[in-house]
Amino acid sequence: MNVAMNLAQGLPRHCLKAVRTRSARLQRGLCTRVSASAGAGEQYDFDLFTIGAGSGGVRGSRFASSYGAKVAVCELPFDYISSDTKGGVGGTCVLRGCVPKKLMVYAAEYADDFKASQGFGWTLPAGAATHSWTGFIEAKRKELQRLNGAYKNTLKNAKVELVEGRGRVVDAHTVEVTFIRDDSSSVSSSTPPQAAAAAAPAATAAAPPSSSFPPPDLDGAWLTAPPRPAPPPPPPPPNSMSPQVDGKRYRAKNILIAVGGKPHKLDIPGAELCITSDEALELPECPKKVAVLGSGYIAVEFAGIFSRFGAEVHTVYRQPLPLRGFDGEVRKFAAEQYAAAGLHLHHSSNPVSVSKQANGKLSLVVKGPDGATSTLTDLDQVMMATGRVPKTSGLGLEEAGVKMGSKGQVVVDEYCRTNVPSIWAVGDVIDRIQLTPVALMEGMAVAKSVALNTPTVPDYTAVPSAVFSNPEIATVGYSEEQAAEKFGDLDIYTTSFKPMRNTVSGSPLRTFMKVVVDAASQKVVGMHMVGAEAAEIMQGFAVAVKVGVTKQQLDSVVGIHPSAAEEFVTMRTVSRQVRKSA
Ligand SMILES: Cc1cc2nc3c(=O)[nH]c(=O)nc-3n(C[C@H](O)[C@H](O)[C@H](O)COP(=O)(O)OP(=O)(O)OC[C@H]3O[C@@H](n4cnc5c(N)ncnc54)[C@H](O)[C@@H]3O)c2cc1C
Ligand SMILES: NC(=O)c1ccc[n+]([C@@H]2O[C@H](COP(=O)([O-])OP(=O)(O)OC[C@H]3O[C@@H](n4cnc5c(N)ncnc54)[C@H](O)[C@@H]3O)[C@@H](O)[C@H]2O)c1
Repeated sequence: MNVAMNLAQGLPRHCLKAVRTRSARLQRGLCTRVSASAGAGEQYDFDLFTIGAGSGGVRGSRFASSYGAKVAVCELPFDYISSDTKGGVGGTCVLRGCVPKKLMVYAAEYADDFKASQGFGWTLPAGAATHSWTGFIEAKRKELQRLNGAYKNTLKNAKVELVEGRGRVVDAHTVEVTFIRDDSSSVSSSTPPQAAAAAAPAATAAAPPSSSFPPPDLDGAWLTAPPRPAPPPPPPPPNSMSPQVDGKRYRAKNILIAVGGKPHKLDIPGAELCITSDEALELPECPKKVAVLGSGYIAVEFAGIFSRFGAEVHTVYRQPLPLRGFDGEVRKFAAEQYAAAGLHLHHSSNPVSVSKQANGKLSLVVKGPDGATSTLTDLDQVMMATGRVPKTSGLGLEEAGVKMGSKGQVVVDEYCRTNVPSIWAVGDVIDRIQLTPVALMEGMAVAKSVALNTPTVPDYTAVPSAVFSNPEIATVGYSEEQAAEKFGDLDIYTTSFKPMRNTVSGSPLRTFMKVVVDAASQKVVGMHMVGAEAAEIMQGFAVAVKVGVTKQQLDSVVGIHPSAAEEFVTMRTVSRQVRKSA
């Protein structure tokens, strides 16, 4: 996270300027190289072959195609839980990340809403509000199947050829795709239409409800693709004992690596008993008592989900405060709010081992801040949310001469191009900022570089992000710590208050807002919020920060009353001055 945030904030104007001055030179260089690689009568099957149809791969592929390139993308067969042989068009965000996670957050929020409504005079007869976990999981699965089909339609409509199977780079211009036979009985029940979308006629059935939100890259397909029933899995090839048969090679002028990442598990005894976010989204029932290891985005989001569903949640993390890399005050305030919301926070603690009890429940041994160990017992689940690693093993990249980083990430330049000129990489696999909109931006940049001969650099300045924990957190620009290092003198504006809704609802949660201003230029260089609707509020302010709004300009904006958001334009008094010399 630190790396990600530093990179987001650390590529400001000076870097962009350097990039721009080089752009013209590179533009010429790129064209030369591309046409040279295609020269000498060399014939390619595709202008671009993408490995991985997640956020970055779909975006890069379909835009390259729309710019006139001949494009194919390969993707593993669908499953809700990913592995070396399972994935699905849509990728992590759609199938195992942003979308199912947010659906879970929505489901869990109702628990708070039912409670809060009583402060406003509502009475819920005993037993009136019960939750069907399996009903919810089924609804979620149905939606993911629909999205999987819709994304396939998007590729089809964009004239991108979809090849199902595991991709591997053979050399600078060759990709081999191995068909994965679906021989897992556990998978067949959850296998959605593998081929349905590709074969689907232009959909005319009812559009989804207008309240549906469109995940990225669906465009018209989102509105027209109806839910489809899951057909049976394809029959296994005859006389085959191996799950992998038939590798087919494709020659491509350019190859785009967009294989994303996978959960990283700690190497502790009993790790095999632990779940990751993949399984957490597919549990047969909601745990009553759960330990979540780590305190990054995934840890605090799932801790909030389980806790709102009524579970006793223990969050175990190494740092004194959760959410390393975020603004210090935000981290402190968030920790207080998490505790107020019912989480048991085990800060400065390290998980030692996990074991199964005689009653089938789990025990977790934890080493606390004082070095002493204690044991959490009777846990239904232990969830490891301890980061994600690039999914590059066995991808053939080293053999093809591609430079790799120490964490297995693909090393790329500012254009997302590797040291092998025909191979590009975007998204989580380059380990810059692991967010869907960033993967989309990078995919788009590669599409322009490759298909339009317009070398394009993704712009990482002021990338906003949100943590869908309870309460929500959203941020754009620099933390106070980063800003102090970069600008020296700062004016800091903060406010903390009980939102109007909570004055009556009885919820103990408060809201925190912070504006970080570069004292010399009076530009707003960071905005942070902990509280309800933080993500929705921050998206708009991100525009202002990105275009360089000053504090005076922010103050000149008329508020929307009554709202929490208006506080951002009414913070008139400096809370604190940070001065280099002090
Ligand atoms: C639980 C969770 C919640 C998240 N929530 C958010 C959020 O709220 N907001 C946000 O912005 N980001 C969120 N993220 C991060 C976001 O999902 C990723 O940053 C994003 O999906 C990265 O896109 P990508 O294209 O790099 O990779 P992916 O979306 O992971 O796509 C890679 C694709 O490549 C396929 N693949 C891998 N290897 C091969 C191979 N050899 N051959 C063929 N195909 C292959 C995979 O099956 C996969 O479909 C979340 C992530 C997780 C895990
Ligand atoms: N709302 C969102 O936008 C969202 C949601 C989920 C995930 N994501 C993205 O996915 C990425 C991965 O999420 P994540 O939460 O798994 O990663 P993360 O890097 O945010 O957090 C990893 C956590 O694991 C801990 N950890 C790592 N190694 C450890 C070790 N050896 N021992 C103990 N603890 C250890 C870290 O201290 C940290 O608390 C994020 O960086 C984020 O970019 C975004």
